[in-house]
Amino acid sequence: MGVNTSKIVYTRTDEAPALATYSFLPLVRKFTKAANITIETKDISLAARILANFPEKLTDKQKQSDALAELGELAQKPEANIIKLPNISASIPQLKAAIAELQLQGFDLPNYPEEPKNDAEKEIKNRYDKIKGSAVNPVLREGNSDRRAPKPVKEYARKNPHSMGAWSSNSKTHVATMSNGDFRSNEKSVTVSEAGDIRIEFIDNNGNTTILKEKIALLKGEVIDATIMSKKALISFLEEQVADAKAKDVLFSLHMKATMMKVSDPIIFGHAVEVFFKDVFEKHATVLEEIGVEINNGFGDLINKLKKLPEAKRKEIEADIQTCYENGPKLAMVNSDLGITNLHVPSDIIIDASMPAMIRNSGQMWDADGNTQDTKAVIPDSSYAGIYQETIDFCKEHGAFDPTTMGTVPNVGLMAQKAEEYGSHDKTFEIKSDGIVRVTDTTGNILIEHNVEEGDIWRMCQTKDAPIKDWVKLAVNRARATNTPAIFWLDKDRAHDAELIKKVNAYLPEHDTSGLDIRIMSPVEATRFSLERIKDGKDTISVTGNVLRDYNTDLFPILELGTSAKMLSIVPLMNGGGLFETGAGGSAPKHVQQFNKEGHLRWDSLGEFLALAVSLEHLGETNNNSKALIMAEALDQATIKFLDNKKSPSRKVNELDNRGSHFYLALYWAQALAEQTQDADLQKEFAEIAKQLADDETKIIDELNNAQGSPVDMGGYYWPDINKVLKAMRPSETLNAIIDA
Ligand SMILES: NC(=O)C1=CN([C@@H]2O[C@H](COP(=O)(O)OP(=O)(O)OC[C@H]3O[C@@H](n4cnc5c(N)ncnc54)[C@H](OP(=O)(O)O)[C@@H]3O)[C@@H](O)[C@H]2O)C=CC1
Ligand SMILES: O=C(O)CCC(=O)C(=O)O
Ligand SMILES: [Mg+2]
Repeated sequence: MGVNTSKIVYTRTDEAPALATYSFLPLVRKFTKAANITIETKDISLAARILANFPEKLTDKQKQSDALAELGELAQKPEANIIKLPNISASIPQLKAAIAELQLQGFDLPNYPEEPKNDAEKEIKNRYDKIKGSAVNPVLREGNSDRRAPKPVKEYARKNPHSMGAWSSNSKTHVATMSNGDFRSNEKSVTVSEAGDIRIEFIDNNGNTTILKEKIALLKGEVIDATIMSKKALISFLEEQVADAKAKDVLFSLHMKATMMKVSDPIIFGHAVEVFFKDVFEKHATVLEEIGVEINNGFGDLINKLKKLPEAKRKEIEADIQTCYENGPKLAMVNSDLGITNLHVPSDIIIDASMPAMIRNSGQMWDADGNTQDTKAVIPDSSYAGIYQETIDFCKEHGAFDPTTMGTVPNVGLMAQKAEEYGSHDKTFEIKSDGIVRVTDTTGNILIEHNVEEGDIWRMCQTKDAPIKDWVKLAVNRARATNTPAIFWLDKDRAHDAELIKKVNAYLPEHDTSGLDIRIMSPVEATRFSLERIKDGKDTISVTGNVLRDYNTDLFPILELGTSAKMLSIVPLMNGGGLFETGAGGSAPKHVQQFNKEGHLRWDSLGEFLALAVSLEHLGETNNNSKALIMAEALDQATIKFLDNKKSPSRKVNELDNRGSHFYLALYWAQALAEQTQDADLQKEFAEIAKQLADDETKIIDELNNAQGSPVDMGGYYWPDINKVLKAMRPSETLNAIIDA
């Protein structure tokens, strides 16, 4: 196809990856310019997205274009070549902090109206709610997901194993999940045979109908599913678990995805906070209501708002909180030094990262004194919780995994076109009173119906047929390319999965699967099967829906490689373009704290290196740009050398950090280009650069390391001062002179 553009779009995001970009991008530009490639940046940071959505009162200079919308359009075009770094999926506390920071910097933005009082405030809240949570990924991910540990990365991990906490068969750690009344138990699903519109309505017990959502357009063959989380069942489950954690003397911890599942999971989180601190909420209900405590934002919201109270009242409530702590089970901590509990902020415990971190750490989390303890991991909905219990059971039986010998579990994940839970945000409702929720078509046919009670969470998902077809194809391609068994993690006893199984069975025969081992297993069976193989050094592709894509691509990398930052993460866009994500993890807020405090950035940009190489390769192939292909190949060689020579950032101050690691990548990349013989121009240009970089290695590393050791002021967290950040991230004059020449 004649796509004639030589452009890569590189995203600017938040926190640690955004800092790293300021150091890395000048190098990338220097190199890619030699292959006639331009790098365009698009700012999709939380702050930029806020500014883009509230232009009214901003000066022309302050205004931001809607980069996310622009990228969303690009992602649907064949020429798309986008490198996407992780960004903040903001919880409400993060959103509010970002707004406050921007206001302080002189941007005239409205406050987030937690409880809108009129139409104008409702409109503001709606606009902010579109920015909150996982708002970027579903827009850009116009393709399914292919995440894996590339061979050199896996080899490196085998030779240089990360620490793994030992497991004891006596560990009391376990997962607690609901056996009834949850999303899994109540799920109903249908595949529609023709395109058409549907609507969602609520009928209360007096027969009054409210339309929850007027018009949802479905395509032929689309799978819909709807389900409820019963408030009553949830609360009694949580009460039992609090009591049981106390009885078993284990830490109580909750693991959710309140950022990605931004409507349903904060509500569940809120119930957990309220159950844990039940006595406080019952005794002080009126006061807490008056000071506007929003429990879905976590216990931290209550703590902050207590400051509004007169001292005597505040002290009384604080004493009652203390009593709750004393009478209840011990609560797992996110940061015991700062007294931040697992129930403080919903974005602090993101299940995909928090559960594997616990499993890697002997199944333990931290208590208030900073000691590690066995833990009850509460994961209310049982749809996917079983995979963690299975992994825990496996570790209890066999001990911790051994990174020097274990196999790998790559993932092929269904996510295109807002598949499954990704697309549920505008179809999730907290039910106001008892009644019935119905999904009907235009002729009034009832497709799905649930009896509901006040406070239940009703949620509907859509999964289009074309992405499912594409996902099956991707799975077969990966199985073929690597000659590895591929398991579809689908549960025949779950309504939605049963529909998908029919489609998988229908589409598999469209491919040549001869000689391949492709199976369908329930998530729990698939976990066991994959773990048995991984222990024996064997690889198994997990082919999963969207949520398990998220969970598995942190779980397995964290066990295998120590972090999901080292994953190759490709999204072959359905219209032919490429979206190349960097790693499979997040924006590592801890890393920014360390950088602010002591000028050391431990972010590992390996994911960026891997993404850039595949992006260049894609560009080379689609644009017939042979220089880009040479660049890609040389970059891969540089990455291997980078790993062999152990130039990844250290975690400790005054040792090589992110910036120094970029220097080494540039050196090895230039050397690889100087050594190749396919392109004389590139060889000549980069031989010179390689020589300069090598000659000045000691001086540059000294300049970079000397910049560490003292606090760094970036003039902002969400919207830092570019000049300050550039100064902090490019402290070597010698390196800058070579790169900027
Ligand atoms: N694709 C995306 O856009 C994603 C965005 N997010 C967002 O990121 C934020 C933080 O999420 P969280 O779940 O804490 O996940 P993170 O991946 O940011 O953090 C978990 C831990 O993983 C380690 N880690 C992650 N990336 C790197 C890296 N490149 N180099 C070295 N270590 C790394 C760090 O461990 P250690 O402290 O031991 O060094 C870090 O503290 C949230 O706002 C979340 O919504 C999350 C996932 C994906
Ligand atoms: O979109 C998000 O909020 C997080 C995504 C994520 O964790 C992932 O894709 O692995
Ligand atoms: Mg994830």
